[in-house]
Amino acid sequence: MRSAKDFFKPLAVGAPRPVTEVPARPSRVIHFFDPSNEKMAAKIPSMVGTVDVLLGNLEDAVKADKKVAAREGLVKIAKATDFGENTQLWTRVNALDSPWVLDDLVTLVTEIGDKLDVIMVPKVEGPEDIHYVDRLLAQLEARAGLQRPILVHAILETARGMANVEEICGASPRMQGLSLGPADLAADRRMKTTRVGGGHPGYLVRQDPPAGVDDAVHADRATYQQDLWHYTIARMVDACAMHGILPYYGPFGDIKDVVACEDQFRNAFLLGCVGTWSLHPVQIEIAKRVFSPSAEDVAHARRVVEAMGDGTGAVMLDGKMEDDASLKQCLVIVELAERLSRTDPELAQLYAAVPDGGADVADVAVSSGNEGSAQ
Ligand SMILES: CC(C)(COP(=O)(O)OP(=O)(O)OC[C@H]1O[C@@H](n2cnc3c(N)ncnc32)[C@H](O)[C@@H]1OP(=O)(O)O)[C@@H](O)C(=O)NCCC(=O)NCCSC(=O)C[C@](C)(O)C(=O)O
Ligand SMILES: [Mg+2]
Repeated sequence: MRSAKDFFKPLAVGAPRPVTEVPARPSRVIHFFDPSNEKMAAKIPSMVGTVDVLLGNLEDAVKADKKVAAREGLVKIAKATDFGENTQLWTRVNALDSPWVLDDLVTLVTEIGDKLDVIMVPKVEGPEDIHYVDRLLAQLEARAGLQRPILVHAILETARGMANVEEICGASPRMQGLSLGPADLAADRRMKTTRVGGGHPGYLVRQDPPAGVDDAVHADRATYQQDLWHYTIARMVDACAMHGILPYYGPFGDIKDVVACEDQFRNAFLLGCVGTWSLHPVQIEIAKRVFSPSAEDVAHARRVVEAMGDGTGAVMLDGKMEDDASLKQCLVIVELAERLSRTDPELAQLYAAVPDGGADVADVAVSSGNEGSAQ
């Protein structure tokens, strides 16, 4: 067991000190590209500034005979590209049991470690996988003379990884976040789906037959498709919140179904995720829209903050009770809007245009206790 005092010491002589907080940079959209695909790679420099994260993918979706080309392609792109202040560079390396991952890590940290913000590790099964990567990265960072640590993001793609999710999140100060890997996870769990994320028409609940109807089989009864990923995402969100790291949805493979993609992203956003992946350019705007709070929600949250004054007690606003806890939810929205405004001028303009929350005195009534809190 590591002592708490040791947790923030570098794991190799000369490696940079671990971070104590995940840097607060927007990561609503993590855009995947295959660096071995020349057409795709050529587009990457012009995408800087249009997405929060550009991720050079080396793992699944890159053909086995293109693994080296993808690694070298990513090095070339990273060296030639200025990613600016607002776009991070991440990579997804090959799985820890694959023949490629050691060279992925050694090459990338040595060659472009100063440009890489986060390394995504697929198929993480437990804290031991993170410990392995943690020490190796420290050695490579020391050798490369890096001044800041590269962070680690784990993908949950196995039942064992899910069962160990809290330990994975707390395994290292390098942990930046978690994403859902719905395709591998479904296979590992023996779920009977064949898709990459999203729902399934067979996973549903059916309305009861109307009262007094004897023939339930032929009665007209509505069905409602359910979210296959609710439990998994909710567990991920709690594990991340507990350890101060960030949860993300993951891939939505039905590129043409932009409506269902938006729904799946929004479910994840509402449950607490901070971002998602885009696999195709068409998903970028969807992700940015969904993971930025709406102008209406920001306006409402500001009104509640204003109405709650010192933040204690309870008030009535538009017929609804607001108190310390609803204020905290509103502060999540307001703080997110403020953070996004600092790097996204369009959002800054949008949020500046909405009312600043001046709660109408007629709308606000002190319903209990602290009179000062309503003013
Ligand atoms: C789906 C594919 C094959 C359709 O690619 P396409 O070329 O057939 O599509 P298109 O509609 O014809 O493309 C239009 C244009 O956009 C370009 N384009 C297309 N995609 C991109 C992109 N990402 N970035 C930049 N440019 C892109 C493409 O090159 C083309 O350019 P053009 O107009 O000049 O001809 C392609 O989009 C693609 O390969 N996307 C990335 C797939 C990927 O990374 N998959 C792995 C992540 S999901 C996963 O691993 C699961 C997980 C977590 O492990 C688990 O659940 O277990
Ligand atoms: Mg996978």
